[in-house]
Amino acid sequence: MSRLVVVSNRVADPRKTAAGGLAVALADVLNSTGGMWFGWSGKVIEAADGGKPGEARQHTQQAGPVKLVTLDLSREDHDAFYVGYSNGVLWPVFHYRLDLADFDAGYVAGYRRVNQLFARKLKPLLQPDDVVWVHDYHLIPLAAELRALGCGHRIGYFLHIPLPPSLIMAAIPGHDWLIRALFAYDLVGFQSRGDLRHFDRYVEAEAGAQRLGDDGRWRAFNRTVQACAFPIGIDVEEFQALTDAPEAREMFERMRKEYSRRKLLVGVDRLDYSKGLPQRLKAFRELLKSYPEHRDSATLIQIASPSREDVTAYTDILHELESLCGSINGNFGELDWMPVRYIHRTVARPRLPGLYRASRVGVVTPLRDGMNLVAKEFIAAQDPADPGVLVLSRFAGVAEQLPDALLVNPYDIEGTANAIHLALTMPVEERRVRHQSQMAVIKKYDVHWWCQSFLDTLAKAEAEVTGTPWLRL
Ligand SMILES: O=P(O)(O)OC[C@H]1O[C@H](O[C@H]2O[C@H](CO)[C@@H](O)[C@H](O)[C@H]2O)[C@H](O)[C@@H](O)[C@@H]1O
Ligand SMILES: O=c1ccn([C@@H]2O[C@H](COP(=O)(O)OP(=O)(O)O)[C@@H](O)[C@H]2O)c(=O)[nH]1
Repeated sequence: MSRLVVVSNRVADPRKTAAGGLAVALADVLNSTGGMWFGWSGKVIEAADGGKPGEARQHTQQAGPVKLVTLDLSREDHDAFYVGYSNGVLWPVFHYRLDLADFDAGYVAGYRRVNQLFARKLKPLLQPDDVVWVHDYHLIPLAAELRALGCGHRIGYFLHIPLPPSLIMAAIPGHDWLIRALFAYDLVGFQSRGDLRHFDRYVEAEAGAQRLGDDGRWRAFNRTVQACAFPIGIDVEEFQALTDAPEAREMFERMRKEYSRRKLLVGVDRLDYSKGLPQRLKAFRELLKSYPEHRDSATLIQIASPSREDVTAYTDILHELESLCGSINGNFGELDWMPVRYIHRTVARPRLPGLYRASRVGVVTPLRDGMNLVAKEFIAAQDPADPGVLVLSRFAGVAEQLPDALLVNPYDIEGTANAIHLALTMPVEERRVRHQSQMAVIKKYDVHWWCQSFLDTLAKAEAEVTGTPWLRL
């Protein structure tokens, strides 16, 4: 059997828990298959300590069945590649936020440089029949760089974030090279059918690609690539076991006791402008205004785990949130009731199931999201006899799979408040029916299905002998 080599910017020890959907999902996959996980160590070397652009310190360690190989990046590379191009250009544009993009010309050079560095460091570690699976927006050109070094392996790519329509993509200076780079892969996977449609339209209209049959294959730039949707899932069994574990049970009991007179709403997100947190708080404020019966009762626990604090847009949103929470508590709070409990820390994953289960409503209302695993975890943690209700943004990838959630437009503050009211007052019979159908979907399309279906499709994809000049971007 071929060895699986996973490449992603963020690498986590699969024996430990991590915040962020990608790290959680890949740790689950690699723990069961074994193999190698290659990426950034999370460490930055300052110039004064010898950090030089295009160079890296490499570390190798064995973590159970998984070999972890990580690189420390120089400050200059980190700032241009991670902060600059990945999170200052690709993240906002791919989440439809052109207003937040910073198209500094220096960033793209750093992005290319780090992708070349990854390719140079990875190539000598590859065995002939390895299957390489590259993840996410940080590493779009990695296959092209590997091919340029003569790498003929099967290489697949999965984009964890949304792919926007062509006209939004077109705002990125030189956007066409990004899509051309995707043609160096044998298989490209997206989270949703909507993202796949955007890819299809882009390659047809902007790259003159030719569709080959109805299995997602496209021909352009002298290469064939197959593009399909593979919605990522969670490990439902593992999550349910976490829900039954003492830590989650203890959390559940504590929350139930503490909030016995009240109804809990829960939100769990990285503190990211794509997650729609200010809009969510405004919807909660609107709920308290329009439906006074929920005053002194409904309590929103919002966990906002710190993320990308070196990007300005993330510090701006932090201040906005703090001020909204303060004003809601100031205006509506009572001596014995605070409407919002805002926690700006990462909560260890084993503690989340108990919190989800004690909550009557899960509020997952991103303005855009590739998938959103929290929505699936919330469903998996519920008691089927007395389940909570999911209020879900129609703009999260997961909405395609969960039409029985209460779907909302997060920009519509009143509409979202009405949906939360509906969730808080929904009779148990209806809650059970909705929960049952959502549970069936997340069980069927779990993380094992995601991994297996991607890797099976990759194994069958047409792999071409490469190394030709088109690979030079
Ligand atoms: O690594 P960070 O910069 O700290 O950010 C954390 C991760 O966020 C993003 O997650 C995405 O992947 C999830 C799993 O597929 C998906 O459910 C979610 O909708 C996406 O936002 C990002 O794509 C990862 O690269 C980051 O590691
Ligand atoms: O304080 C936190 C916040 C989030 N998470 C986990 O991080 C993941 C977030 O994934 P999601 O797909 O919802 O969004 P992302 O952060 O990847 O954009 C989920 O597994 C959460 O349980 C966590 O363990 N602790």
